[in-house]
Amino acid sequence: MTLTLADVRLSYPDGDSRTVVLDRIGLVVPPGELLAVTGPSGSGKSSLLAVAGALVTPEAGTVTVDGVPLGGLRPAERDRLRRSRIGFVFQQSNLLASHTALDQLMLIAHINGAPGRAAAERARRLLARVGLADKAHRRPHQLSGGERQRVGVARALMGDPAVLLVDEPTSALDHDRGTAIVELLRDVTHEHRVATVLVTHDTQYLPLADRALRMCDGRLVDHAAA
Ligand SMILES: Nc1ncnc2c1ncn2[C@@H]1O[C@H](COP(=O)(O)OP(=O)(O)OP(=O)(O)O)[C@@H](O)[C@H]1O
Repeated sequence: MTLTLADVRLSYPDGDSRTVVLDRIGLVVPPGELLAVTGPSGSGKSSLLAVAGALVTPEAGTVTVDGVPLGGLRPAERDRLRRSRIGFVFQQSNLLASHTALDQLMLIAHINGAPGRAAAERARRLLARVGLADKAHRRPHQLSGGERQRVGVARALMGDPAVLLVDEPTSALDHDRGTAIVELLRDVTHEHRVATVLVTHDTQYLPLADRALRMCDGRLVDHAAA
C-alpha cells in the first residue's frame, strides 16, 4: 500500500492543556486511488496532509510512504523521501512568478539532479496532459486560476511521486473549473497509479472521488457516520 497511517496522534499546546488534532488515525490509500477528505474548518484536514507528507512528525503512530516507515528516518532521509516520493498541490498554486510553466516543472528536475532532455520531454508531456501544451512558455500572471492549478498538478507529478497530497485546489475556482481540476486529479491518479489524498471543504466534488471520508474533531469517519 502506498500510503498508510496507523494509530496516528497529533496535538498542539493550548494554554495549560493540549488540543488533539489527529486522534488515532488509521488510513490506507492504495496506488491509483483518489481519496477525498472533507470536514469543517479546524477539524484537522491540513494536519492530516502535513503528517502524511512528512512535514510534521506525529507524537504517536506510524506513517508509511511507499513501503518506508517515516519514523525510522533521519531528517535528511525524510527530506529526500519527501522530494522523491511525495507530490504536493496547494490551495494557491504556489508557482514562481518569474518562471514559465515549463520552467516550474524543470525546477523539480533540477532539484532531483536530472535536468536533461528526458526531463524536458517529460515536462512537456505532463503539460500537454493537463491541457497546456500551447501555454508552456507562459508565466503565472499570463494564465487563468484554473490553468495555474493545472501547472501545479503537472509539477506535482514531475518527480514521479507515489503519493499526491492536495489541499483545497478548487477554493479559488468556479464550479466548472473546480470540477475539471478534480476530474483531472482523478484521471492522473489512475493513470500514474499514485495514492492521492484530496482535502476539500466542498462536498459537491465528493462523487468524483473513488472514496470519501470526513474529518470530525480529529477522527476520520465514513460519511454515513458523520
Ligand atoms: N502549528 C500549530 N500550532 C497550534 N495549533 C495548530 C497548529 N496547526 C494547526 N493547529 C490547530 O489544529 C487544528 C486543526 O487545524 P487544521 O489546519 O489541520 O484544520 P483544517 O481542517 O485543515 O482547517 P481549515 O479547513 O480551516 O483549513 C485547529 O484547531 C488549528 O488551530
